[in-house]
Amino acid sequence: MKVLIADDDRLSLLYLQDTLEDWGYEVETVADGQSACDRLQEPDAPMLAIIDWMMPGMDGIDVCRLIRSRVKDRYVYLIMLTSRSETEFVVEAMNAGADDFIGKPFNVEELQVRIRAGRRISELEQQLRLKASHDALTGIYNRGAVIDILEKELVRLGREHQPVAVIFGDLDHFKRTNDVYGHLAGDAVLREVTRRVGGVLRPYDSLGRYGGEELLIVLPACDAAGAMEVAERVRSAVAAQPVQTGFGAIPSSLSIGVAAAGPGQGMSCSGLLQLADAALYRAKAGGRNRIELAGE
Ligand SMILES: Nc1nc2c(ncn2[C@@H]2O[C@H](COP(=O)(O)OP(=O)(O)OP(=O)(O)O)[C@@H](O)[C@H]2O)c(=O)[nH]1
Repeated sequence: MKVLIADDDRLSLLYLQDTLEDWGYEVETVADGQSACDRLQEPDAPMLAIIDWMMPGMDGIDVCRLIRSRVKDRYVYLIMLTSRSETEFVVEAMNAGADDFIGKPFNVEELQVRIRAGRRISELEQQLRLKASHDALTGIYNRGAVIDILEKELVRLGREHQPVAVIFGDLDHFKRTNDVYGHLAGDAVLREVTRRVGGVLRPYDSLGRYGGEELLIVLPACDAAGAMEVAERVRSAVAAQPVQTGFGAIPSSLSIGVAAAGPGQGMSCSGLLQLADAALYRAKAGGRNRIELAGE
């Protein structure tokens, strides 16, 4: 696990670093509050940080406040390090957003158990966030999470003038799959189909389970023509071969609706989804295992 230490006292910082590395932590160090804030806001930042209270410029209290107000997509466990150990200071640090408090000079055993507690809470927090945003059967985003991503991309579209496209995919005759092969076989098909779809997307595309057998893909910086190409890759990856399950080889296909929003259109999330849904309806009506583009 990665831990960030922010301390302007070089000796104290090196001692802490050595101690934590001996315990197996991957340690990053910074010497001031501003650098701690910058690092903790990066997506791959450590989930646990030990912050010295007294630092030049931005102090530990300011770091805690800023991290709590800016970092919303994950939880950073913050331990305040200070020689001020009276109750009023503990209260001030915790009110600013610190999770725990270690007096300076620290007792090594106390430091070890406090970091262990922080690590446990951090890991639980990560597991909870994963469960809240991912579908248990397929492991892809759940409906709420993929819609959140689309909403953020539409906001970005307004700011950066890049198009956004969505692909709605719906498994064909899936009720029949369940009826003929059983519900467990249906589950296996869903898992394999999402695996195949995920395998043909770009790393920055997002795949979510919108409903039972409905998938939603969000394609940032992608116009209608680009989205149609991705949709064809998705369609053929699913239809190319039957899904091998413990209940037999099950032919599967997706009907797909595609819609894109361009800069200046002021397209809402529900508006874009309605367009893609209407296109999907046409793909079903047109014979299934096919793609339709909204507005055509
Ligand atoms: N095995 C399994 N089946 C599911 C799951 N979620 C939804 N379904 C099934 O998906 C089926 C969807 O059926 P319909 O909406 O009638 O659609 P369809 O049979 O795919 O027909 P078309 O969409 O018109 O091609 C239903 O039988 C649901 O029970 C799931 O998690 N696992």
